[in-house]
Amino acid sequence: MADLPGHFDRPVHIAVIGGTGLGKIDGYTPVAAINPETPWGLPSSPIQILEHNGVPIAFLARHGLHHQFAPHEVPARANIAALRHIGVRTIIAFSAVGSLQEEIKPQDFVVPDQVIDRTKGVRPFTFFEGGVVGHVGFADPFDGGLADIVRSCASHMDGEGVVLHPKGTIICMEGPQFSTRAESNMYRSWGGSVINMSVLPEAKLAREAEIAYQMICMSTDYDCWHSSEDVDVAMVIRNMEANGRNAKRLVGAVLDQLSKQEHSNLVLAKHWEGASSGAVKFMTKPAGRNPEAMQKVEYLFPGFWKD
Ligand SMILES: CSC[C@H]1O[C@H](OP(=O)(O)O)[C@H](O)[C@@H]1O
Ligand SMILES: Nc1ncnc2[nH]cnc12
Repeated sequence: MADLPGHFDRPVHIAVIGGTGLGKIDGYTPVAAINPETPWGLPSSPIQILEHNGVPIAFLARHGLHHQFAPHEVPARANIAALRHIGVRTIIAFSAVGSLQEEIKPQDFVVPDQVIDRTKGVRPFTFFEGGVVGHVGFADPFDGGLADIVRSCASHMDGEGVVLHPKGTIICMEGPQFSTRAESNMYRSWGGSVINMSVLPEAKLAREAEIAYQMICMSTDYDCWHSSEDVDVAMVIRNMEANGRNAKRLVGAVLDQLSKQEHSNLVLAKHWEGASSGAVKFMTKPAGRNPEAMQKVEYLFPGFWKD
């Protein structure tokens, strides 16, 4: 990465965020590595710009190049702000998850459509604070259009009996310790399908930044509710080796779809445009606005405060 240019002069509309065991995606030509300093600090890692059939794609390693950020330490605001700033309007985010359901086997993938928040308030989770208040809708935390595209690529998954489950509820726990058996059973009773430590605040911040966001969950273990071996990191990493191959196949197919002209409005997240301005502009009256907080919002949305 060191010998790549540190700038890229075209907007990059699509990003892939890689998580545990997916610190890079092979098979693409790296053309730049950029490290924008945002009002919320630096992203987890330099953002690699890769070319896919002439289309630039940003790749960001959620836990850093050396997996040095614990889930609660991931600078999610800097990550999302940096991506937004370079032009990203669509994020496909990968995550290693535990399964809460028998039919979601290790090495299966899930395209979640719902989230239950079990983080503990220790992670910064909004761009809108400190003198600028905003409340965006989050009833459906993922982007339905992106989810449909991922589902349509299911046939690209490889392996005996491996399934891409088209929907599911993801529990986002605080971690970094795994759940107790009582918690794991409680999440099952809530209807949870899979569990991780990373979807929040990432998905909330993407919504605030008017970015279309879809997570792809890669099952690495049955969480400890299951009578098989209890989850540990070795188990996660073992299954991630197989999952990495399918992640690469799936991401290639998804990027091929997203590169098509017919999906250009989806990729540009036209349907999320104005979601935040509507939520932010009218809440805090001008007399109560803090100029520093306003400037931070301006980083996300240049020209936001004009008119
Ligand atoms: C090493 S298992 C727990 C760890 O794995 C997942 O990471 P990511 O979502 O970035 O793939 C999970 O969320 C936890 O952070
Ligand atoms: N069982 C589990 N709980 C939380 N996060 C995970 N990531 C992978 N497996 C997990």
